[in-house]
Amino acid sequence: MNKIIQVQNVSQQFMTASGPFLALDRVSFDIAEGETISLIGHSGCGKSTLLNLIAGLTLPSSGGLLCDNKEIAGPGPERAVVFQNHSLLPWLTARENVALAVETVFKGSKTKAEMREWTEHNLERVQMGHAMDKRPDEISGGMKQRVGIARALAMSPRVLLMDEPFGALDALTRAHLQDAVMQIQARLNTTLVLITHDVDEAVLLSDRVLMMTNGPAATVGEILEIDLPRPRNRVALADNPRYHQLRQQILQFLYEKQPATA
Ligand SMILES: Nc1ncnc2c1ncn2[C@@H]1O[C@H](COP(=O)(O)OP(=O)(O)OP(=O)(O)O)[C@@H](O)[C@H]1O
Repeated sequence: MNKIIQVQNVSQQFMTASGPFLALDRVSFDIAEGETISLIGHSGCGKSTLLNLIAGLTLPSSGGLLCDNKEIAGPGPERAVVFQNHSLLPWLTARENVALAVETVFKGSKTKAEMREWTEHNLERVQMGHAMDKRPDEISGGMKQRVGIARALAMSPRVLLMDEPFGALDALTRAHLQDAVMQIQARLNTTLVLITHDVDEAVLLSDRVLMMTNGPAATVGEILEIDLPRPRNRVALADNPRYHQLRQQILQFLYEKQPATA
């Protein structure tokens, strides 16, 4: 197994007005190349803190993180992030938003025509080919989220980090995008790390679910292996007893072993 990400004894402390606050306490786990991992846990347990550390947006108070055996000392194009609120530049069209990321990564290695084609290809991958020239205020929330995903995919990251990427979407759009991400992941063998509050989403998408204990001083409580064959089909899974067992194990962790404190 090629370990693409290694999280080694990572703690994260924040300075707050009322003193130091230990958000994460000695978190350790590895992620294999091509694996899909979900982080699940109650609100405020430290999921985004952990994702930001893998993204290199923040550095740990102690411990270390490696990507491909090299220390994560900042953000890098091999680790793209999709945020819940899509974070598109409002004055640029969908095409321009994606093109900006493409230029950052491929300027010098692709020609202008190739970069344009690659931008369009990635928008088409998420079914946004028809609305490439619209600005964020002219498209729906689900469409904005798709542009955010296209932008991340266009960077050809080895690791795609997603902070509740489907959280704000209606159920149909959410299902559609989950399927699209699963298909793209299977084709490109991208490593996916996904924060979710949705137990069904965690089981459907993941190879392993990392269940986090409540904070402060949160850590990985249990790791659940999702041994359901791929490709996975949400309709077929509804009749699969193993699917319901796995779902139940996550619910037990969240509501019996680690009930919400707030
Ligand atoms: N920059 C910061 N300064 C102080 N405290 C912080 C900071 N960032 C996060 N925290 C605290 O660390 C804890 C973990 O926050 P984090 O956002 O990682 O949780 P989360 O699991 O992603 O929550 P949610 O599911 O609600 O998004 C929380 O108690 C939060 O208040």
